[in-house]
Amino acid sequence: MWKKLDGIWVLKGVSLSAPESAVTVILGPNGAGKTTLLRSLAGIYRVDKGRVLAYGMDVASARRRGILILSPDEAGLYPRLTGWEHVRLVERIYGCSWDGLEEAVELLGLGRVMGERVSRYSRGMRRKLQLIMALASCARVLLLDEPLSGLDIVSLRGASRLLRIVAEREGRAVIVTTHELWLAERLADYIVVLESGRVAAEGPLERLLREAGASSLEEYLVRTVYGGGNGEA
Ligand SMILES: Nc1ncnc2c1ncn2[C@@H]1O[C@H](COP(=O)(O)OP(=O)(O)OP(=O)(O)O)[C@@H](O)[C@H]1O
Repeated sequence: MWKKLDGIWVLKGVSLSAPESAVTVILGPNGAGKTTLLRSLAGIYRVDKGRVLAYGMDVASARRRGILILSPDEAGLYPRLTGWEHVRLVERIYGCSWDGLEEAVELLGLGRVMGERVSRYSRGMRRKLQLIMALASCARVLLLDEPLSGLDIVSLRGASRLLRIVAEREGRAVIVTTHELWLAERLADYIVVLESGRVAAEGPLERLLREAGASSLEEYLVRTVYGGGNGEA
């Protein structure tokens, strides 16, 4: 797919498929096009060239039907409502009741504050609630734009477990952008590295590392992408 913003090509022939029951992690330097890619995959941006489909249908209509959700962009929070009230709102909008809700709240350590108004939440708590709201939509395709930024280490572990559960047990397609490399290492079934609007590398983590002779994702990225001298890293 190709996408222009303000007359500049931001996505230049990106092609990818994200399978069900798997976590696809999108990595890349600041400005590489990750958010633009997620917004295009969600049908919020109309691509200028190419097609984006979810279950054979145009992604914008898949999003309207609740098959696909982009978070956190779509998940506006209301300061006067509690965490639980936000979840009930999502359940009403999407017409579903998610079995994994209690477990998610526990894994993210939000239990104590779910009954409180969101105006009293810290940034990390708001992030976690937005993640829970995305999952509570029951969407089959989850597009999560840096859902884990600003989370403490215990929450990060819980969130990564949660996303693995959602992919493996519930069979959903999870597509995540993150700058947290250790998290990507433990989370990803498949990695896509974006650089200047192009896919610089993709594949299962082990294969990427093996082919580059790297012992960690950080080493791999520094060597292959971030060390490329584009001045954006
Ligand atoms: N609304 C916009 N109008 C014009 N250019 C934009 C717009 N949004 C983003 N861009 C440009 O598109 C490029 C990709 O931005 P994008 O936000 O997709 O990157 P990113 O990989 O998500 O970055 P980060 O890691 O910093 O979040 C950047 O060069 C950015 O300046």
